[in-house]
Amino acid sequence: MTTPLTIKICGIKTFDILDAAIAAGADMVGFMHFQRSPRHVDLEEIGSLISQARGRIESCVVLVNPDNSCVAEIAALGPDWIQLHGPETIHRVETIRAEAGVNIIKALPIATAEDLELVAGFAEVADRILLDAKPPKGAERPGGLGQPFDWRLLEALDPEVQFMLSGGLTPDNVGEAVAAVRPYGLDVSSGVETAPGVKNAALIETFIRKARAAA
Ligand SMILES: O=C(O)c1ccccc1N[C@@H]1O[C@H](COP(=O)(O)O)[C@@H](O)[C@H]1O
Repeated sequence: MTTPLTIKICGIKTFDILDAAIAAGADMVGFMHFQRSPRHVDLEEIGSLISQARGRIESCVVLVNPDNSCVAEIAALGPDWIQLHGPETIHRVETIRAEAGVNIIKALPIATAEDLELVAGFAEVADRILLDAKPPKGAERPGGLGQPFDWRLLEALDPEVQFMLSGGLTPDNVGEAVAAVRPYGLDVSSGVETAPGVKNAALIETFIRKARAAA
């Protein structure tokens, strides 16, 4: 029996889109808390979105190299997951996980085969690994750039590692991605938007339908 694909729709800012992601069959929703993101939502809004999601779908707050007070403020809102999408070290991931008492997704930027060498160490301390495209030097943010990476690199990955795939996934390429990579899960943000930060319910529905059809 194959494991069902876990699909996360990330960068949600409104109740309408949260409801649309649930109706379309998503497994997780992500809320960005990073000022330089066009998907940034403040603490109060994140609290409301988490409350709206609770009991209906798993929620995840995406942070970039957060300090201890930020982690504590987010953990107090009760998300199911915190996603660390910055240059956090293995030790820092371990510390945040222990202090927040929340499941951790650690995102790792991938551009070359050497980048995959980091996966095993982080897989020991994080609850889930997410592999994303490495941003170009000087990028204004470390993710949410709609940029894919060479999925063939993942052929060298230990098959025991359960990972989520992200980076430039869209309704047009998600079927090919699932067939080629066979990931545990998928994470998408830009690919289901009509403009940076503007999610679209129809694109979310098409993305999930095509991903599930290929799984
Ligand atoms: O979405 C953002 O603005 C963002 C900012 C900072 C860190 C991560 C961010 N998003 C994450 O990036 C990946 C890939 O996104 P995309 O589908 O290529 O747009 C995804 O995990 C988002 O959660």
